Formats: sequence, structure tokens, C-alpha cells
Amino acid sequence: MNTARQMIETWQHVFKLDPDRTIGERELEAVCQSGTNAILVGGSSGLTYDNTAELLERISRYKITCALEVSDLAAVVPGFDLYLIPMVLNTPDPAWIVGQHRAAIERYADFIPWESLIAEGYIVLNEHSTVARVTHAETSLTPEAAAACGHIADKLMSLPVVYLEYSGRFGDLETMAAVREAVGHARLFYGGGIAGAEDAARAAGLADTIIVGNIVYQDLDRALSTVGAVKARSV
Ligand SMILES: CC(C)=CCC/C(C)=C/CC/C(C)=C/CC/C(C)=C/CC/C(C)=C/CC/C(C)=C/CC/C(C)=C/COP(=O)(O)OP(=O)(O)O
Ligand SMILES: O=P(O)(O)OC[C@@H](O)CO
Ligand SMILES: [Mg+2]
Repeated sequence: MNTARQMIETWQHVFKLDPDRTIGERELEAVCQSGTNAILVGGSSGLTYDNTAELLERISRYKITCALEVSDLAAVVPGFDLYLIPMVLNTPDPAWIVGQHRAAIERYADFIPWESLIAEGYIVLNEHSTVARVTHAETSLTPEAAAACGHIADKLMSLPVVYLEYSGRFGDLETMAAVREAVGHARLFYGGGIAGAEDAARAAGLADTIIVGNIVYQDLDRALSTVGAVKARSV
């Protein structure tokens, strides 16, 4: 049985599906059978127990690893293969770094499947995203400041994942390269604005794992083309 860390080590490409958005059966089947390494269920608003449980039940019909990215305790559903726990590194508000986490652990310590949890050091950089607004993230970081966040996560906190998050738009290449340079032990996830094969290949050149979200709901064919673009790099 693989540990949580071993599981994420194999991820090159991940689709992120939002329980608060609608996806048809044909589209869900195409996403799950696309050759992606995993489905990450998550979003920064509108998640409920019911819409999360329903999406998990639908994804579970396919043979694909399915992880929940926990953003709201009310929407934690048992049955996922993994639970990814974001900790936002570039916010001045400790609630989004450790505060909510402490409250959750105090309350549910006896029920937490620790071996299935993976902490993610988030660096949130698109000022227009919901996640930036909700977490009061300091999004106007220089490449050096973003890299410092990467060093903190990678070397001081020994987090297994650093997540460079531009949700909604493609990232700044200089910043991505600086964070890449800083992150050695952790797996570097990149997400934001990947709208087709070309973006996917560019992001995969700088990150270990790329996360593709919005385009699934806007243009399925372009979304599916991102899988081949990433896998082609490793042959
Ligand atoms: C089975 C079982 C009992 C499991 C137990 C699991 C459990 C209860 C664990 C508890 C342990 C724990 C430490 C929990 C953490 C609790 C918690 C709520 C922490 C806060 C996490 C956090 C920092 C959230 C902020 C928002 C965020 C970073 C969300 C990540 C997802 C994201 C960025 C989605 C992008 O959203 P999108 O919909 O695309 O929106 P925008 O583009 O507009 O941003
Ligand atoms: O939705 P997009 O912009 O593809 O971003 C993916 C993911 O990083 C969002 O958390
Ligand atoms: Mg988004």
C-alpha cells in the first residue's frame, strides 16, 4: 500500500473539479479516463457536504485516485483516497496558516486519518481570485519574495507540497522560475489559467505537478489536450 507521499510523487497532471459547478456525465467520464494522474475535488466557495459527497460518488465509478482539498470543514466527506490541507504562506492572517487547522484538529483529532493527509504550502498570487480575497493574501510579491515563501515551506517547514496558485490566470514566468529554484524537497504544484496544451507544457517545464481547473468547464477538448502535453514531456 502506497503512502500518501508516494502517491503524490507520481502526479504530473491533475484535474481540479469544483463541487459547486456542474459537470455532465459524458464530460466527467472523459476527464476521469483522460490519463490524468488524479482528480482533486475542491474550490474556494460554495462547497457543502452534499455537493462534495455527490461528486465523490460520481468520480468513484471510475478507476482514478480522488483527493479532497479541504477548504471548509463542513464539506469534509469520508471516502477520499487523500486529504490535501492548504496552509496559505503569504497571508498576514494566521487563521489561514494554522488557525482553522488547530480548531479542526482540536475538535476531530480522534477521527483524523493522519496517514491520508498531505499539507500544502500555498503561495496565492492572483489578486482577482476568490481564494486571494478570502484569505487576504499578499499577492503583489516580487519573484524573490515568492521564492522566500518557497524556501520557508521547503526547508524550514519541510512541507511535502508547495502550491504556486494563480487560480484564474496564467502565472508570471519569472516568479515561477524563482519558486522552482527555491523548492527542492517538496513537490512543486502549479495551478492557474492553464487553457490548453501550450500552457500545460510551459507550466510542466517549471513545476512537478500541474493542476487544471476552470478550462474543464469552459472547453473540454482544450482541457483534455493538457494531459497529452504533460505526458509527452516525460517520454
Ligand atoms: C474522513 C475524515 C474524517 C477526514 C478528516 C479530515 C479532517 C477533518 C482534517 C482536519 C485537519 C485539518 C488540519 C483541516 C483543515 C481545516 C481547514 C478548513 C483549513 C483551512 C484551509 C485553507 C487555508 C483554506 C483557504 C482556501 C484555499 C486555500 C482553498 C484551496 C482550494 C482553492 C484555492 C480553490 C480555488 O478555488 P476556485 O473555486 O477556483 O476559486 P477562485 O479561482 O475564484 O479562487
Ligand atoms: O482554475 P484554474 O485557473 O485552472 O486553476 C487551477 C487551480 O490552481 C485552482 O485552485
Ligand atoms: Mg478557480
